[in-house]
Amino acid sequence: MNGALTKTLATRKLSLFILTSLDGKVARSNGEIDWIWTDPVEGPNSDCNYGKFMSSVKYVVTGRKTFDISASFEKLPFAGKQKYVFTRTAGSSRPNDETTYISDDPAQFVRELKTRAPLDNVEDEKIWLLGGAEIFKQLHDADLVDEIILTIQPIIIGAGINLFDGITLETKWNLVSCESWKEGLVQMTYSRSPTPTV
Ligand SMILES: NC(=O)C1=CN([C@@H]2O[C@H](COP(=O)(O)OP(=O)(O)OC[C@H]3O[C@@H](n4cnc5c(N)ncnc54)[C@H](OP(=O)(O)O)[C@@H]3O)[C@@H](O)[C@H]2O)C=CC1
Ligand SMILES: Nc1nc(O)c(N)c(N[C@@H]2O[C@H](COP(=O)(O)O)[C@@H](O)[C@H]2O)n1
Repeated sequence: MNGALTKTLATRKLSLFILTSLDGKVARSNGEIDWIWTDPVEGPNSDCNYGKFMSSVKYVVTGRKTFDISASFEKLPFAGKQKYVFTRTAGSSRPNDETTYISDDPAQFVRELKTRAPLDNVEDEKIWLLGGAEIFKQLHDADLVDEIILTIQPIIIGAGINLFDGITLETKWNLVSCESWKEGLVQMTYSRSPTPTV
C-alpha cells in the first residue's frame, strides 16, 4: 500500500496545564485564587515544570473569566504566545496583536487550530488550555483534550469552582509521569487513551 496514503497527519496537541486544590477546585466560588502557590516551592524543578511546558506552547486558549484574572496580574499575560479568549460578549474585549477574542464555538475553533497549516513542527506547538472549568468542560466533552498536566496543591478549600463538575463524556487516560515535591504538590501527566481524532 502507498505509504503516503496511509500516513496519519500529525496535529497540534491540546494540553490542559492546571492546578487544583486537593478537593478539585480551580478557584473559590467568587473566582479568587489567593490560595494558589502560597508556599514557595524550593529546590530542583521549583517551577513545577512550568518553564518546560511553556517552551512547548505556541497557542493559549482560555475562557474570558480566566483571562481577565491573568490580565489583572500582568498587562500582557503569557507574552510571546498567541492567545485566543472565548467570550460571548466580544464588545467589551480589549484585543491586541497577541490576543484575539473568539465568539465562535470553542470546539469548532480548537479543531481548526489543531490542524491549521503549516503542520511540520507540531511537537513544539502545543495549544495550552489554560482554563477555566467552563471552557475545559466544553473542550473535554468534544473529546479534543490530548493531555492533562494536573498539579494538586495540598489544600482543601471547600466551596469553589470544580474542574470536573458537569462533565458528560467518559474518557480514559494513560499515566505518562508523576512527580511530587516535598512541599506536598503532586503533578500527574496523562495522555488521552486513545488519542482523540480531530
Ligand atoms: N487553578 C488554576 O490553575 C486555574 C484557575 N483558573 C480560575 O478559574 C476561574 C474561571 O473559571 P470559569 O469560571 O470556569 O470560567 P472560564 O475561564 O472558563 O470562562 C468562562 C467564560 O468563557 C466564555 N465562554 C464560555 N463558553 C463559551 C462559548 N461556548 N462561546 C464563547 N464564549 C464562551 C464566557 O465569557 P463571557 O462571560 O465574556 O461571555 C464565560 O463567561 C478563574 O477564577 C481563574 O482564576 C483558571 C485557570 C487555571
Ligand atoms: N508552576 C507554575 N509556575 C508559574 O510561575 C506559573 N505562573 C504557573 N501557572 C500555571 O498556570 C495557571 C495560570 O497562572 P498565571 O496566570 O500564570 O499565574 C496557574 O494556575 C498555574 O497552573 N505555574
